[in-house]
Amino acid sequence: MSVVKTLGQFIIEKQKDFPYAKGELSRLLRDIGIASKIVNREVNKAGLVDILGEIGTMNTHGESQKKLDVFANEQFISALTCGGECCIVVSEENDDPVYIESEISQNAKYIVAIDPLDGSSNIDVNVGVGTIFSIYRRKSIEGKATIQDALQRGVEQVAAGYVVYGSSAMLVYTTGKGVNGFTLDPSIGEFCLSHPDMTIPKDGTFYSINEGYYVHFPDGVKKYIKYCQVMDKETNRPYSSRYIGSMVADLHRNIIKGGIFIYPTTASAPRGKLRLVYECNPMAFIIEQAGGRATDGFERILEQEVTSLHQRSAIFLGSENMVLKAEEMMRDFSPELGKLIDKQVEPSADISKVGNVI
Ligand SMILES: O=P(O)(O)OC[C@H]1O[C@](O)(COP(=O)(O)O)[C@@H](O)[C@@H]1O
Ligand SMILES: [Mg+2]
Ligand SMILES: [Mg+2]
Repeated sequence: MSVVKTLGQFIIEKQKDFPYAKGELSRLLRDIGIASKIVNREVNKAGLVDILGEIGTMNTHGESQKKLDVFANEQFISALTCGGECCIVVSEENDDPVYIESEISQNAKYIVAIDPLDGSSNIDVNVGVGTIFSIYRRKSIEGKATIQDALQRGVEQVAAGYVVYGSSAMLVYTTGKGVNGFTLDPSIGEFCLSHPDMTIPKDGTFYSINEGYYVHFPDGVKKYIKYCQVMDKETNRPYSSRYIGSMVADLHRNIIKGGIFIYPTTASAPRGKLRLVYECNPMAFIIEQAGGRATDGFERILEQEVTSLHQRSAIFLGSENMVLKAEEMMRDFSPELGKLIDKQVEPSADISKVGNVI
């Protein structure tokens, strides 16, 4: 008889890794698991119910919001509100932090940063999308949580994960002690441990980048792409190009098979496109925990200073040796960008904003 271990059972079992744990983080992870099952259900029947298409509003980045973006955002915020373990939600879909001030969350000490639906442009064409989440502990438990609690460097994360809504739904997470993956068994409605101790191969054969923007890429990235395409038996080149356009799905493949994902600075996105707090940091934490590497082409993603909730970063992450090679090209052919990144100070967060209170 095969033994099934559910996400809930696994989380409780792992609580013993943290001797002073009181179960709050476990409950928070459970809440995220519940919301993702609801989102998965809606993604699965998206074509049947009126949930495809755009809603007619823009998010904080000027991107038009899809109905499923908004639905997923509401589900996660509502699950985190009902669970009582989260005091602030930072979401791609909300300009300001969402403060949760319900009765049961009075002593909540966790901040959740979330990209409720990643790969939005793929929703209407039935291609894999995902959710990315990142969890921080409040800096101080005195008084109310503030925006400063949400502006922590990636190295401060206590947990991070993603859910990929693909041919099956999978939830992958880390609490800093390795990476584990769970596949949703629809017959029992539970995420079950299917990928214990996930590790990313040191070398891979996939490179994932939107090559359509080639002319806008820095020279270091152009050189690396050419390197990927050259024939070399020893390194298994040429590599295969795979780009879905959903970071979650692209990275999930690369973790399992080995590969590199790059979203560099471009002429139209001079600071990169992806958001540091709820896209780059959680993915960097997971990749590092799986034995890979994550940088902005020069420096570690997890050590970047966070000065605003929606700041962007260039990102190079995946199999260690592939990322090292790409960094070498950046140093050799785009050294000016390394210096530029050092000086890239985002406008500091406006701490006078109160955000939305729930
Ligand atoms: O179309 P582009 O510029 O290649 O961008 C694709 C990237 O943008 C994203 O869709 C951004 O995420 P959202 O859909 O959450 O805004 C990533 O998932 C993906 O890797
Ligand atoms: Mg995203
Ligand atoms: Mg999104």
